[in-house]
Amino acid sequence: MSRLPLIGVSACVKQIGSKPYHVTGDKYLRAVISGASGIPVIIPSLGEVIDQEAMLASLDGLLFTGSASNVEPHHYSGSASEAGTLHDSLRDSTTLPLIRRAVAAGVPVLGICRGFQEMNVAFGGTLHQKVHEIEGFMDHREPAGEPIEIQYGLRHVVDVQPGGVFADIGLPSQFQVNSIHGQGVERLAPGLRVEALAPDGLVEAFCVEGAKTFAVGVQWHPEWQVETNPNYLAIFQAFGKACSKRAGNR
Ligand SMILES: N[C@@H](CCC(=O)NCCCC(=O)O)C(=O)O
Repeated sequence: MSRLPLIGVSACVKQIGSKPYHVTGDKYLRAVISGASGIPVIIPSLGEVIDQEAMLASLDGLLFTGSASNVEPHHYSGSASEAGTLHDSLRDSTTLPLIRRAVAAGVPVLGICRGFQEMNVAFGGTLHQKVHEIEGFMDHREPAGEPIEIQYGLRHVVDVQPGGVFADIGLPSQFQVNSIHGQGVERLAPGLRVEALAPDGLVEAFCVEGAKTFAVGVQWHPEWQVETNPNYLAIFQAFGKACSKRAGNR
């Protein structure tokens, strides 16, 4: 009998009052249900306290979410962050090894925004810490102070590279995406293949070359109103299909 795939969703550690909580954005959980036809399970950021190999054996896919916090630069030998930069060391210590283990174990992976940046760092890439301060790059941050519909509205095109996963799942050669990030790929990790580029040349999507299954990262937010955007939906559906296949094979 077929069952719905169980899809782990990464979490941030947030201080609520005097206590730490593990939280995930509502839109990611809903997109797992409506876009990937899976059951979302929040993965706490407890680092190696959880046996990740054992956890992966129970999961059919993993979604690495976006977050306002930045990956700590020591993970990619970057210079120290500016004072006041938001970090989440427990999330880093959970997601970075989990990404490597998931891809090695053939567990489908979709990384979004911070999750995309985590994938690049996990495989040895580096990040620009402030894309908007680098000559020749656009400002990829959301317009400050606007309502959320404007902030997550379509902002720029991406050019899909021929012959990759995106072309294979029928995405058009160019389409519009939202943009809600200050950091971005500086050096792409070895073994990652560019799937899409922004007009300023910033890497907007990649796949893990030679992965046993779907292993893709996107810098934008396809989870945002996933059902109403056919390109966003196609990415979630392709991810969900790979998760479903893993669920069916066990
Ligand atoms: N902090 C990083 C990553 C940006 C990111 O993931 N934004 C998402 C915001 C909240 C959400 O929609 O989940 C950067 O600034 O590049």
